[in-house]
Amino acid sequence: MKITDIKFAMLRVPLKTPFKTALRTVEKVEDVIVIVETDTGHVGYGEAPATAVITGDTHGSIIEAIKTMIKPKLIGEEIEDLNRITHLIQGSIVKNYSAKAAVEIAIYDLFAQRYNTPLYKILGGGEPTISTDITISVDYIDKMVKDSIDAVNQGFETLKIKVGKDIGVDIERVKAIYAAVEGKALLRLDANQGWTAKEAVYALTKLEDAGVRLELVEQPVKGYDLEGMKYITERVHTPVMADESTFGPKEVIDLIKMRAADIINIKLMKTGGISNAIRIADIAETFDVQCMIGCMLETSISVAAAAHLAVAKSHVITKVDLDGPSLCAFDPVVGNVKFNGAEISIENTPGLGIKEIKGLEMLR
Ligand SMILES: C[C@H](N)C(=O)N[C@@H](CCC(=O)O)C(=O)O
Ligand SMILES: [Mg+2]
Repeated sequence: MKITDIKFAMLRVPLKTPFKTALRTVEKVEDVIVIVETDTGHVGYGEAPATAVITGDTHGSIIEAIKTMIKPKLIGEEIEDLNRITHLIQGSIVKNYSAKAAVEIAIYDLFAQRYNTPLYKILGGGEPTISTDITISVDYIDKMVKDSIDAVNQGFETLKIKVGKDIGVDIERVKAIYAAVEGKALLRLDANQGWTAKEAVYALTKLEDAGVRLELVEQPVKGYDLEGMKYITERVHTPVMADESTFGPKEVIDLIKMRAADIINIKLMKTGGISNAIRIADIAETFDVQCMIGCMLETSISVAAAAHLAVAKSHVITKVDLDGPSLCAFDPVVGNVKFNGAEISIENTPGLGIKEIKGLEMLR
């Protein structure tokens, strides 16, 4: 099965409600879709969001990186040579992780189709049902409490509460939500780099002293501030998770050795795709560190790939934040991964199992 062409499209899907973090507010998913064609007629799909505030990637940079740097290296390559292809992708250009991720996802889709097997089985198998959290956007306290109660009523047992705006209000936000859903849902916080290290220790200590039990706190300080992450990890009981602080395997090794966090958030858009995500999961397993699998604002194309990986690595990827499709107003994909509230289940069809993507706007 030879790669013959790589095409591009845009996919735009409105969100049910604006997504608000310490870094940005977004009203729709607008992602680049990558379509890898082969001489056998098999097609592989990938997706990349332009999360410029986290990865530095824009729609233009994603498309240009693939068109001018990645695609020329891949035309004519045999899909069976998976490791050679992922090596070519990773070596084609520095950074540009979302572009690399989109192409790798499509390549893994084709590789699994080549062997007529669902992707998770090619990656090592597992129980094809996982449970995701849902994000509660940072907002007025009453709105966040209402959103949290609604999410619990929809069957979500873990809520990812966005904070990182104003430290005093953040403490009140979390206390109010905890009081409303205590015993019904587990709370994880994501400050998206919005606090200083001292603020984080202050807020988490206040919450711990008030009896608020948190599963974890994600990326309390700036991504580059590993000393700050370590400072917090050493001083609070709540486990600290690195998101923006770690992209690739080397950064994960450095962070683990430094003991700057307890948990790693693996996202395909930070690792540059599945090959490095596997490496990170294996490194974490070696060091006995747990991982979360996360996503950006992505639909059920790239999130399906993350779900396949999470199933195959469930012994080390013990936490799931794959709520992108649940945040979308509708699912544009007819495929083999079903996103049904908190439950994500994978059917027994080859590859990512994508049969149709509705509303694709093809690019020239
Ligand atoms: C969507 C997911 N739950 C999430 O919060 N992802 C990111 C932020 C993504 C974005 O800003 O597009 C995270 O920080 O974990
Ligand atoms: Mg995060």
